[in-house]
Amino acid sequence: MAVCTVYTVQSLNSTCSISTPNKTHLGFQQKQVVFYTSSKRSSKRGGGGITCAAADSQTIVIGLAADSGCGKSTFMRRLTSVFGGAAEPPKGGNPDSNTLISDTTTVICLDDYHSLDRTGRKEKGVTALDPRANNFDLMYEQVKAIKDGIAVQKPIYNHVSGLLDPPELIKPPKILVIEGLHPMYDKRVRDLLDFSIYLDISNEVKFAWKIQRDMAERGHSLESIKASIEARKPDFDAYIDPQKQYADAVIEVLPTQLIPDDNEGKVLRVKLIMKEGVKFFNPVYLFDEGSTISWIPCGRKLTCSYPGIKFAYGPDAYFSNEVSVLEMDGQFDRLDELIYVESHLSNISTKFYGEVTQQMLKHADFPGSNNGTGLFQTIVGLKIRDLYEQLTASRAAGSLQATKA
Ligand SMILES: Nc1ncnc2c1ncn2[C@@H]1O[C@H](COP(=O)(O)OP(=O)(O)OP(=O)(O)O)[C@@H](O)[C@H]1O
Ligand SMILES: O=C(CO)[C@H](O)[C@H](O)COP(=O)(O)O
Repeated sequence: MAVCTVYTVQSLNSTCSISTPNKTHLGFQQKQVVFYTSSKRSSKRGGGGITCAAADSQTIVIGLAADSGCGKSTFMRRLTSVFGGAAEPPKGGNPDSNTLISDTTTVICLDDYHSLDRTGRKEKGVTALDPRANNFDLMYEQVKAIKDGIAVQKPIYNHVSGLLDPPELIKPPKILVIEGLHPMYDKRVRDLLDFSIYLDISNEVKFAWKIQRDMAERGHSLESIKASIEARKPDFDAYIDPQKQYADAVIEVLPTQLIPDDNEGKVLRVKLIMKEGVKFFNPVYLFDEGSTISWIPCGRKLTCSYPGIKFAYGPDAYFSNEVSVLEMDGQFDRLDELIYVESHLSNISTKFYGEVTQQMLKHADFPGSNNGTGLFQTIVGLKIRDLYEQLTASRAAGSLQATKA
């Protein structure tokens, strides 16, 4: 016979969950809960319980999608720096953990949801990009739980051994960033995202970066790098690349158009594609919102050596979405002069004049600091801070209203 247990949740406007040995993480938002069990044992005595998190302290979830070696870690370092404080792996945990925790943010790597380890993938003949090598049910359940204020035991994929290690505890942070190959692949996970970013690195540039890192830092041969890129391409095209249609912001990195037939890949043309109509996200603009602008800032106020710098801005369409696109081709000679460019950009969500330039100077040694990749990653970091502040303010206002009612 079913036993009915009634729990009264103390605080209004809380997001709560019941956990039992058999079923976990049932999110609900109400004052009183009727909980049915199939035996006389109540959920509390069975090792479960109720957990509640105040609605105005709910975790905000950001998704960052990109292929491996496309600058996700660099972007994350810029983002956590905007919030202040350094991001570190969980203290006293697995030294091969992929997680980075700072005061405000926790970054989890979605590689941790690989369901097949390196040997398993080899035996089945699938790549890590293939959805069959990943556990989207668990990814959804755990991201939802964290968003609802509930800590989870997240698995760890060990990139050193290629094995799945024992799980680590992830407590709900203010901002959870899920970065990796598939943050927007599964609709259930996608719907949990408060903001999403896709790093779209063209094949030519991806190849140049992979060579730079994997040859110089990891001792791979040119042939093996080429072979790995080729082997991943069909699955990249099928499962990773299509996610960009869902992103609120896309940073697209292309070879320069300033040097005819350039094949060195050192000078880059970078586009920041920003979706219109996203709540709490106002796209950045150059000079005049909604106009089409082309701007060469080189001259008296900005030092430019060959091939110079060119900016462009204007409205466009991207996968049938209305977007604004800001583009920078070329690279800066002197980072301190970036203030001149910054002063012509609007809606950059800075807290003081020159904050973009200050952030760029602070991390001048990060890859991409002299071009549009670093500039746009920094701006997106500031936009995420702004979105976080607006979202939390609106939730707090909502809670206050509900308490008064
Ligand atoms: N903006 C950039 N400009 C030039 N090179 C870059 C840039 N971003 C990244 N790279 C190059 O790509 C390499 C990989 O960058 P990063 O580690 O940030 O990528 P990732 O997506 O986190 O990689 P993985 O998923 O494989 O860990 C860097 O070592 C660097 O060589
Ligand atoms: O695409 C990747 C994302 O980082 C990796 O290749 C994938 O996670 C498998 O890792 P490894 O090559 O270490 O077994």
